[in-house]
Formats: sequence, structure tokens, C-alpha cells
Amino acid sequence: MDPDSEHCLSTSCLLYTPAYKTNARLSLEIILQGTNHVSGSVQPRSALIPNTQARDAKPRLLLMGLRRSGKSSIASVVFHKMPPNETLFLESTTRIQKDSIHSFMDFQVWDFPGQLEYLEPSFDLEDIFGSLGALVWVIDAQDDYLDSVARLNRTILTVQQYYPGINIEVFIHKVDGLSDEFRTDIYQDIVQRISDELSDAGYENAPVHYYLTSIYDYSVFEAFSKVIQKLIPNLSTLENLINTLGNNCGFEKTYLFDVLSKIYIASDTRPVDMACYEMCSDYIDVIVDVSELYSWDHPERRPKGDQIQEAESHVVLHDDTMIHLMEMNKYLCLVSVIRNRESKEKRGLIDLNCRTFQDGLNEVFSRRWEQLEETNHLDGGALT
Ligand SMILES: Nc1nc2c(ncn2[C@@H]2O[C@H](COP(=O)(O)OP(=O)(O)OP(=O)(O)O)[C@@H](O)[C@H]2O)c(=O)[nH]1
Repeated sequence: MDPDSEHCLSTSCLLYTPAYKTNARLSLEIILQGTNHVSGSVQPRSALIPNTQARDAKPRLLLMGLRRSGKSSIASVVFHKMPPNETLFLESTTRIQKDSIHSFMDFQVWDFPGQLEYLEPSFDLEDIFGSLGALVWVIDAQDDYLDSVARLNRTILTVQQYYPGINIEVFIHKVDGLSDEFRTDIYQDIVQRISDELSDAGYENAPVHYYLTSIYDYSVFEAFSKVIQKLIPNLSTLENLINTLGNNCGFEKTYLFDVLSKIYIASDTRPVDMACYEMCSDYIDVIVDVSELYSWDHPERRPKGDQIQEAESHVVLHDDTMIHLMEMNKYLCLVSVIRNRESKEKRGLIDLNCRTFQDGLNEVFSRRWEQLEETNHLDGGALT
């Protein structure tokens, strides 16, 4: 964000005190408490306990690929806020790392050791691929990728016999060190090799999607956003709501962000603009930092009249672009980019429309969220 930009943080974001806080919690600290980091190994078929499946019914994202391809780095950067440089010190994974993410929807991320031979008969495929949301295969684009491609093809051909609807998401990773031309060549080569081999094996039109990713820019967040969006029930309803809101308010682009991971779970259906996405994502960081600084319980602070329940803020940048942020519930916030001069002058209308959108959003999803919260409550809040 440009240091010269005119910052107009609305007071609603800064003034509320914990006594007046409701469900709205734009604070990573609080949300991170809901994130468990446990490790475990997949049980061999004979050791399966019948009831574990019910507790593990959350959609699962499997991070797979060869050793040192970058799986743990991706999970750490996206879900644990690890600065990319610190991934240099990550040790090789030796057991499956199971991460439960408790957010706008509960899901699990399983990080597989690169050397694990999960296709061997001693592993129960149902235990690994049952309740699967997506298989994310990470290929190190800076290394020789032929082995990785061959192993991916073996995995797809085995798994699709039992789980034909499975989403395969291929992250062609570590592209930060490559020129644009080289990236395109590698991308085309990998896509070609995978689709040729699969169609030779008689598997046409496999549901495989490809992304160029790196932890050193926003591409990995963008890719994860796309992966997660496929797991969201009612995504098209959500996109329609955002489109309607954007059209009525003159928004150039709108993203509905998960505050914890900063992946976006939905946006309007205009083409993705990475610059907008980066700006909106950075703005969430600013607001989270400010909220954490000022929303602690101060004995002498007096509430100044009625407070708006959710954090709300806008900033006008040096080029007259406005970013508008509004917290939707304790997990999600809506961030919009506004360039249209007329629209910017109608802040009241924008706020009103965003509140209406918030009602619609919570109506579509609240029942599900309430159910999830009740379940967690019954479980004693423990997430596996
Ligand atoms: N240049 C670059 N390096 C990366 C990127 N992502 C990860 N790395 C580096 O790749 C190395 C291996 O990363 P890990 O995340 O440990 O790899 P892994 O796939 O989990 O490895 P195993 O646990 O052995 O299976 C680390 O030194 C990371 O810093 C990236 O996007 N770009």
C-alpha cells in the first residue's frame, strides 16, 4: 500500500470495546484458537476403528507430491501465517500432518510425507480418500518433474476407480524462480504429459485442474481459493448475491474473504484481477492489526454511545481508488474495490447494501454454521 495514500479509517472499526463486541471478531488471535495442529499416521486397514469416519466427516484436502516439493510450506504459509522465508527451515515431514481448520466451514488439510507409499495394500484407500474434498498434487517446477508426473498419474488411475468424482488439483509450484516463458513451457509440458498418459490408460476428460503457484506471491492463495470454492455449497447463490451487490454499488471487484487464511471463498464473476486481490488482502492485514491493537479490554475506556457490531472501514488510495471492508461474521469479511467517482460519494448507500448482503449471506449459510457450532459444542469444542 502506498505510504502517501490518504487513510480514512472509519471510527466504527477503531472504537468498539470488547464489552460491545458481538460475534464480530476480526482478530486472528481469536480465530486461530480454533485451529488444531495434530499429527498422526493413517491406520492400516486392520486397525480401522469403525466410528472415526463420523468424526472425520469434514471435507479433506490432501497435499501430496514428491519430497521437498513444497507441501508443508504451502500449508504453513496459507493456514498458519508462516512467513515464506521461514519455510527454508521446515524439516521433512515423516508422518501425515493432519490440520483441522475451523472457519466459515470446517475442513481438514492432510500433509503427506513425500516418501509415503500410500498405494500399497497396507494402507486403506477409504481411510485416506474417503470424505475427500480435493487431492492437491504439488510438483516442484524447479526440479525434474517426470517422476512426480508419473506418480501422480498412478495415483489418479488408482483412486478414480473407487472415487470417480474426485477433484485433482495440480500445483505447478515454485514458479517464482522461472521466467514467464519457461513457466508457460513447463505448464504446457506437464498438462500434456498428464492428459496423454491418462487418455492412453483410457481415462478421458479427467477432472484435473492446473495452477502455477509460489509461496513468495499471492498465487498460492489464489489457487487455494479456487480449490476451496469447489467445496462450498451454494457457491453460485453467493456469487449471484455478490454480483447484485457489486452492480448496485458500482464496485469494480468484490471478494468475500476468510479472514484467517485470506483465501477468498467467493467473488463477483468478473475476471480475477491479481492487483485488486493483493490490495484487498493487504487491507485485511491492516485492519486486523488495528483491531488487535485497540480492541483489548481497557478498564478506563467508556463506550461512546451505540456501536456498530462489525468492523467496517474504508481507505482512499493516492490514485483515488477506494477499498471498502465490512466484516460479515466472525470468519468472513467482504472487501470491495471502488473506482467510480459517483459510487464513492454514496458511502451510506454502500453500507446499507452491504448490510443487506450480510443478512442474505447469513441467511443462506447461518443454518449450516449454527449446526456446525452446535456439533462442536456437543463435542466439547474439540476438533480432531
Ligand atoms: N523458491 C521456492 N521455494 C519453495 C516454495 N515453496 C517451498 N519452497 C522450499 O522448498 C523446500 C521444501 O519445502 P517443504 O515444504 O519442506 O517440502 P515438502 O513437500 O513438505 O517436503 P517433505 O516433507 O519432505 O515431503 C523448502 O526449503 C521451502 O522453502 C516456493 O514457492 N518457491
